[in-house]
Amino acid sequence: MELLCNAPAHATVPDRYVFPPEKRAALQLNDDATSDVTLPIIDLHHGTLSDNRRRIQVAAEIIAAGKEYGFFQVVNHGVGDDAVQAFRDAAAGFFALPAEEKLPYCSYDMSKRFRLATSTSYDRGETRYWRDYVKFRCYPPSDDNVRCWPSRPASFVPRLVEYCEAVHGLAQTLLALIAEGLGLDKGFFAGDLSGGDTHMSLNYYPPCPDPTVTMGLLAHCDRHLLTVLSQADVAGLQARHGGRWLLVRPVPGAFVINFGHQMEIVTNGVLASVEHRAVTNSVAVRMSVATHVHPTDGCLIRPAPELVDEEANPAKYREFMFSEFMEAYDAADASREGVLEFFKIHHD
Ligand SMILES: O=C(O)CCC(=O)C(=O)O
Ligand SMILES: [Fe+2]
Repeated sequence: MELLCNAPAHATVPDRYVFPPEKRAALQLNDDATSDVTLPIIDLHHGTLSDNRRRIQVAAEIIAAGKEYGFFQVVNHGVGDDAVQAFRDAAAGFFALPAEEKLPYCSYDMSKRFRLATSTSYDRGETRYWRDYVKFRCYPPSDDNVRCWPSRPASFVPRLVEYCEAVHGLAQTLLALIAEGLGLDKGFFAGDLSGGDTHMSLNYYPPCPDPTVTMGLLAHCDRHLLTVLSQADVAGLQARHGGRWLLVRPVPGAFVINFGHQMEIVTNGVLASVEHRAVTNSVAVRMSVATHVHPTDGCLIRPAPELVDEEANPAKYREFMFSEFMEAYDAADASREGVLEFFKIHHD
């Protein structure tokens, strides 16, 4: 497998990474076209959310940001900068291992529990994305999950366990706030809806000699419930907003939060799953750490009855099992409308 992280610095962009002009990102990193819109940055006031007024205020901010953008950043979230940096260093150390040490993990077989690959999930001989990635189950640290994790670098597993424990706590805090903000029971998301194994994507984008002709990651919506993403200080993530692409500007110490399809369906469309993508840059390695909170495979997904009104606001989606959604997502090639179509109820 031809991994970008194994190659010496690239002087030119090989043809197989060059997108036709209509598929390139019109909005590049340095464009200032979006400076009038900045995604909300929400202070989670870590440790003081037992104060009722404050908690209700934060929950309202999250719902407002979620409805308007489907993307926001959180600061003062309780996950220590040290834990984030230590895991990011360990993950960077994995990509930096000699090629032969990484070889056993290279695979496009999606049933593999820890796999390293390049471009997208499928290698169909199409134009390649300027990205290597690792995908695996990162939480809980069950025997089945731990046995698939790499032993090198030696810091990888201990730092991963610390990071995921902390991020799991943050995700549950966010889900309780979202539930409260929507007028649902605080524990609404706590059971099967967020109880599947948490998945992680480590996305590695090396500097690219010509960012105008390449793409880092294709436009997509996340398929699960909630994503907690660390992009550190290198920009590249863009979110769709009202027909435009917004750059998600790096904020020191912040996590970027967005909703997956399951959140959109369970909230009957109130909190939408928004398309996003990544562009490349010519200067710095960019690594994003995406933690994806999943329902259990057997979880029954349906719009929350509290958010449905037969007359005024009928259910937009039918009931289904989460595993059914995972299959449909692959079949629809990650296209937002394509996959939702399988589950929509048409009222006319
Ligand atoms: O690299 C990024 O910032 C985006 C990653 C992403 O969207 C994903 O892993 O689902
Ligand atoms: Fe994503």
